[in-house]
Amino acid sequence: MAVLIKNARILIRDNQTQLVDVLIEGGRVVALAETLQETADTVINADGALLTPGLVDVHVHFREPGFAYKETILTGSQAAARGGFTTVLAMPNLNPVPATVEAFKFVQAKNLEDGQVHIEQYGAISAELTSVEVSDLTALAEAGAIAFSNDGKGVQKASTMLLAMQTAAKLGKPLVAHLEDESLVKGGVMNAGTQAQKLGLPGIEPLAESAQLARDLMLAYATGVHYHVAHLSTKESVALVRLAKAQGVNVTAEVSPHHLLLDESMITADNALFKMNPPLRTATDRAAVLAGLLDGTIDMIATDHAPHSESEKQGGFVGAAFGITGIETSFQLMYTKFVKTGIATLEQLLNWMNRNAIDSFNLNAPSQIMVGMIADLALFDLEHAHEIKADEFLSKGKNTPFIGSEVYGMTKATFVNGQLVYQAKK
Ligand SMILES: NC(=O)N[C@@H](CC(=O)O)C(=O)O
Ligand SMILES: [Zn+2]
Ligand SMILES: [Zn+2]
Repeated sequence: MAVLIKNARILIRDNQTQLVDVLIEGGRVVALAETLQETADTVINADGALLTPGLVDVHVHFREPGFAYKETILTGSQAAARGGFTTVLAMPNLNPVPATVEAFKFVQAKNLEDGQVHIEQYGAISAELTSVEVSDLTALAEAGAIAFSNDGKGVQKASTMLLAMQTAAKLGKPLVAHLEDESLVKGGVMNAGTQAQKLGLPGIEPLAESAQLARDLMLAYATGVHYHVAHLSTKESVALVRLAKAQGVNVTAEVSPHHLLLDESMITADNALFKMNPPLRTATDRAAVLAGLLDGTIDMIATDHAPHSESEKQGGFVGAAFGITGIETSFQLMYTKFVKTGIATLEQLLNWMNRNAIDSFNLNAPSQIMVGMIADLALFDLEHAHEIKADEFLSKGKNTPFIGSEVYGMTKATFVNGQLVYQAKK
């Protein structure tokens, strides 16, 4: 089964691209030239669309086992393919939590069976995500855990975090932190700021994130672990990571598209589509996370794709679940808002959505279009505008405030190991 992609644009550097034909066979790119005359079973005319190595997302929630009504591994990975992603790292806030080898192997097998893209699984730092006793991280690593996290919950006790870091450091695996000091959250539902006051809603102090981050950076420094900050959202957190990097702490960080594009001033009504954890912060925080991304303090963009059912997003900020979806809109929003506007180059965007994640997490995924690469590829139409609509999502979750936004960069096709896993309807 050979596939020939004609007239694709590949990135040379910055925003410079080159038109090529690409031949895929046996799961790899086997030829690449200005024009290829080979015959193939399938020929796809890219019409000048951008061909990139498949995107990588180190932070998704696919909800199985335990919450299949929100998303399944099948629907989540179909959504990933529609977003142009070919490798994702799935979080462990599942039921049962993959804190034991048995629970881990169960979800790992299902990822492999149902996944339309490569799914790497996080092992849980502690049982039930809330307990203080650290899981057998060595056994989880042997079973194939890509890294460890308790995402969904912050690790409350320093001694738990320290032991987890010491073990993860020995294993050479990243430790990924959802930062939330519960003693400072106190039932908040949105950022503690002017908008929460106006709407009469309980606020979440930025300190709930940054105070725990400061603690963790000291522990990371002491242990030498690769420590990765999930969904970084405040200006203080950016400053702390910048300082820690300068001091030689082995720290990386991700930011979500929504913390780059939205802030609390845009929450003008009690609409739970804007409810997520961490909450949307102020315009100053938003500027700081963008500056941090541009200067390399923040390494990558991760969606924190968090699907919920329609009824779970009812009841306004107080009643609704935390979290929004993102895997089908991330590249499109980032391309439209940052590359098309000249704030960043295409090369930077691909570093943030592919290369830096691969390098940081030591993933076996391609970051350059070349002969011999594993054919994990995405094809993006940068020419035509598109309005994001709820009914086009392959994810079960329709919970995103970006519905109605106009974007460029819709995915035309996605390949995993040379297999077509997504193709846009004409
Ligand atoms: N981000 C969220 O608001 N929700 C996530 C959990 C998490 O990422 O902390 C979820 O699992 O729904
Ligand atoms: Zn989280
Ligand atoms: Zn998450």
